[in-house]
Formats: sequence, structure tokens, C-alpha cells
Amino acid sequence: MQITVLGCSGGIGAGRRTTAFLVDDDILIDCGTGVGDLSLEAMARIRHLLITHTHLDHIACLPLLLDTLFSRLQSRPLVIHARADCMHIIHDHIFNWQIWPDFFELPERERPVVRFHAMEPAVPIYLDGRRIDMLPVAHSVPAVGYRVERDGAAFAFSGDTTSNDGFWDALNAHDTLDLLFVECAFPDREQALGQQAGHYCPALLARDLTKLRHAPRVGITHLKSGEEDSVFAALQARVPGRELLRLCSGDVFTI
Ligand SMILES: Nc1ncnc2c1ncn2[C@@H]1O[C@@H]2COP(=O)(O)O[C@H]2[C@H]1O
Repeated sequence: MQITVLGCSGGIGAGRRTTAFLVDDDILIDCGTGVGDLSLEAMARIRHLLITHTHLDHIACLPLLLDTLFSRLQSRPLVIHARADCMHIIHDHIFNWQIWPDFFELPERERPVVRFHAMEPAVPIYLDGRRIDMLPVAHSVPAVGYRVERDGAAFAFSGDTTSNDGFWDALNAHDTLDLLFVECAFPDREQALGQQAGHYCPALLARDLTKLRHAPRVGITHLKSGEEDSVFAALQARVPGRELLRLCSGDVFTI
């Protein structure tokens, strides 16, 4: 299985792209601004989108993606997998004909270019040999993480979250974890704001990483713009025993 980092920044600014990860060439996890760097051919290979939550930095490119691929999707619609409440938020607040046309009924209501599939944490789905599990997390809006397993190799992504037990318990319930992407958005000095906004800081993430029974490579994502160096260094100092990777757009992992 191959995981490509398209965007992993907690904000914007030169060289920064917001959250989007490509699994193999057909499953996209979140649809932040990193998607805009894909070639049209690569975009057209995406068949499934897994959404962690509805904040703009994770869905900003979804309306544009559907418009860009409109003619190509008419023969094979994109499927968006998400919590049911996230689906409704996206439809009602984005695809409402005012912010963007309702591609869920275009070109015709009976054969739209995109459709929703509601997922829940207890029920895995299988997409061409990949098992997908939704994982509980704790953010400021309804949110989840995902675990993707193929041929015994497993990758997981936290999405946006602050300290919790459910995510780590869900990872520990499986036998393997080879690669983990976890967010660490805020510096320790902003821990209170970070918790209010539903994010990790190095102190909280270092504590929660001790809950994980697996020893995957750990990629750090969602570092806030301008705080990348200091937050990553603080986390490394607090987690000397694990291999931590500072993710960058363009990184490719094979597991
Ligand atoms: N009280 C708050 N609750 C949620 N988000 C906040 C708050 N204050 C500031 N924010 C910012 O709003 C951002 C929304 O997207 P993020 O969750 O990535 O990160 C959040 C914070 O940077």
C-alpha cells in the first residue's frame, strides 16, 4: 500500500498545503488544498474520498474537485465516505446552490457525479482489497480518524483531535499498525486554546502516545503555520523513544 502526502499543514503560506492524503491512487483522505497539486489524470483516478470532518482546511478543494472532474465523473461517480452528520453539514452548507452548485443532483438527480456513503466506527468497509475502519476522536466538531489495511499492512490517520482514549483504544484493538499520521497543531504555550479548538500540543500528544501498544513510524501533521519547527522540536524532546517524521507535501510511504 502506498500513502502520498498531498497536504499536511495546519494553515496556509508559501509551500504549505492543507490536509489531503492519497492511499494508492484511488482513495483520498480529506480534500484540503494539497489536492490542487495533483495532475488532472491523477485527480481522475480518485474513486473514493474519506472525510474526517467538515472544517474548511479538510474540505476546501472538494467543490473545485467535483467541478474540475465533472465530465469524467458522469460515467463513474465519486463516493464520499463520512459520518452521516458530516455529510449533512457538507451538503447543507456548501452544496446549497449559493456557496456552490449541488453536485449531488448534477447533471441529474438520478445520476449525480458524487454520492455519499454514511460510515460509522463499528462497521468497516472494504474497497478493492483495502479494509477501512473509522476511528473515534475528540475534536471541536463531529470528527473521526481512519485506519486502512491492505495485505496485513496498516496505516492510520488521526484527523484533527485533542487528547482522548477512543482513538488509541481503537488502534490497539487491531494486531498491527505500520504507519501512523497524527496531528500536533498547537505549541505547548497554547495548550488551553488547542484543547478548546480540539487539537494536540506536544505535551498532550507525548502523553497519549504512551497509550499505543504498537511501534509504527509516526508522521506528524497539521503543525500550525509558522510554528512548525518549534512544535516538532518540542514533540521530539518529549518523545525520545519513537521514530517521529515531520511530514511534507510530496512524501510517499510504502508499507
Ligand atoms: N475556540 C475555538 N474553537 C475552535 N477553533 C478555534 C477556536 N479558536 C481559534 N480556533 C481556530 O480555528 C481553527 C479551525 O480549524 P482547526 O480546527 O484546524 O484549527 C482551529 C483554530 O486554529
